[in-house]
Amino acid sequence: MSTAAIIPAAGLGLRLGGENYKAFREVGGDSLLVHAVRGLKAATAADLVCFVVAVPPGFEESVAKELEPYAGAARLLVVPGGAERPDSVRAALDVVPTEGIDCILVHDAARAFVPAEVVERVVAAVRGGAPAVVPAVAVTDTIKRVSATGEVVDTPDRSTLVAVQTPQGFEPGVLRRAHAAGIVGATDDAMMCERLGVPVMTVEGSQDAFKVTRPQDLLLAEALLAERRLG
Ligand SMILES: Nc1ccn([C@@H]2O[C@H](COP(=O)(O)OP(=O)(O)OP(=O)(O)O)[C@@H](O)[C@H]2O)c(=O)n1
Ligand SMILES: C[C@](O)(CO)[C@H](O)COP(=O)(O)O
Repeated sequence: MSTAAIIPAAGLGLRLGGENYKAFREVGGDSLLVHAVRGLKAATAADLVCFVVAVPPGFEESVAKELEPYAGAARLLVVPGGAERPDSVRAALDVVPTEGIDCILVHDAARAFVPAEVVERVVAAVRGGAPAVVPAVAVTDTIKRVSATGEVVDTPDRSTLVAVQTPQGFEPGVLRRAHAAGIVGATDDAMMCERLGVPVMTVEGSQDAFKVTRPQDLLLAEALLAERRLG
């Protein structure tokens, strides 16, 4: 059996700023999207046979051309994304083949530097029988819940908290069910599964899988890439 990867890459990048869509912003001479595809592809144990990329509407053809060399033998499909991240994931999910796939990964283009071993851990956990899997890292800030007026409500025990990343991995039927359920307000795909009562398992993530969100993240990305290129 094989893995399919959905890459939501249709976001505006408002928090990052700048004049281009975030997934098209370059680090070390390549777009975040190219880095993300290469990162997934490097995880050979993931056995990727299909990439479906959701892009800002109108960029389907140009992105397909740009990504073709990186997809290798895997099938590459590029679809127009939607208004919100879940809409983009759903648009991509609609064209993922229904036969011969035992794991679907959903991976933010914005988490362009995820190490191969994280991808492999996620796939292995899905293949091992977990219906939904997320990479996670410990949080280093103290996290507080606050009211609408900004007053602190409480402080959850930090040892019970993790920050979750992508790729998130799913048994295909579970991901399809989650996206068909009409759940609103989910900030990741695992949260949709949780709402259905599906158990979600964590595996070890990586600081390198940070999400390029704000301008300083681009500096971090350049530094990380320079370090990797030095070997
Ligand atoms: N309508 C959307 C919104 C987001 N994404 C993708 O989902 C991932 C995570 O989203 P985020 O980092 O929030 O990206 P943006 O929505 O672009 O950021 P911002 O909220 O700052 O505009 C990114 O790869 C982004 O391209 C998407 O495909 N379609
Ligand atoms: C999916 C995600 O990357 C997991 O941490 C995150 O929830 C995406 O959030 P965003 O606000 O859409 O960037």
